[in-house]
Amino acid sequence: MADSLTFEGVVFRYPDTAEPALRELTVSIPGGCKTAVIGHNGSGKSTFFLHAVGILRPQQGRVLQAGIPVSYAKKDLAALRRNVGLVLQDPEQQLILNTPGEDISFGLRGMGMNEAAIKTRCLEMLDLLKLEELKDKPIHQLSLGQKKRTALAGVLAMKPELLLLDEPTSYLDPLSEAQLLAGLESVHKQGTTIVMATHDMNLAYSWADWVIVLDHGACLAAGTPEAVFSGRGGLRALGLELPLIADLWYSLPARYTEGRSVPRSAEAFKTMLNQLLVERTEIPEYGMK
Ligand SMILES: Nc1ncnc2c1ncn2[C@@H]1O[C@H](COP(=O)(O)OP(=O)(O)OP(=O)(O)O)[C@@H](O)[C@H]1O
Repeated sequence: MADSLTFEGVVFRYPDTAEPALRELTVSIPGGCKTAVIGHNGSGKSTFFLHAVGILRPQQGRVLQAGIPVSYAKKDLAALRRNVGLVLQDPEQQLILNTPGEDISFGLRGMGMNEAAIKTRCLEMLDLLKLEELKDKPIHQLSLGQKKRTALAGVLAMKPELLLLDEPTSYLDPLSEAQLLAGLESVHKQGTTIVMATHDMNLAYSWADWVIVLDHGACLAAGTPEAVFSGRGGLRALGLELPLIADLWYSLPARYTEGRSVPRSAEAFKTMLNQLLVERTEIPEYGMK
């Protein structure tokens, strides 16, 4: 599938800073994929997202959305932001109205949608992100996970082709994270390209089809999770941990793992381990559950 977003040699330096936040960043987001953007604090993930929605503009280089260079004219930017939705790390910065129902409807009203269509779309989003019962609850009374899902619902309501999420699971407990990921899975199945910046290497490894590693505003590596996480030393040198499953896999003697693909989930890891033990010990089944 064609690239959904392309950065060509983008340079950006914030005012009064010595170092550029993006240094000739060249990178592509494959259309239809789930891409994880990883990198240490300050590596440029948020700055990358702010360029993708035209809030920041390259000082050198260019950004293309679906193969077309971004135009910074006001009406073109409005169209870009309908196609590319950004969910900020802190939902407090994104939620402006009093309740989830009002907040989700707000953007749609701005698009000029009629009230009946707004109601239908709003109900669809509340259902998708399991927010129906919270529709009329004051936002300040919601938990962080509920606020994050509300902010996501508000962006998804615009039906963007490309969805950018800045650390959507940070500070969420496992249940809230699972609810958010389930919502994202439905959206991805409907054809939305999703990009997630995350510090959670286990999530990046199990969730993404494509991984981009940023370091000091440049792209250090891009590829499948198996390829990106196969180099143990390289990521550690950047201060990034290997995902637990990959770490365990690579800690097995090479004679056991060679010729096999690295498992991506705990289930796949257990299945592989069982196969290995059956082959190596000739016992019928190790019985790992
Ligand atoms: N508003 C700003 N003014 C000046 N410098 C900034 C501003 N925002 C970010 N920076 C700098 O730009 C660089 C990239 O920051 P950015 O927020 O894009 O990184 P990040 O990878 O998203 O970090 P984190 O993982 O901590 O969220 C950092 O050196 C940061 O200090």
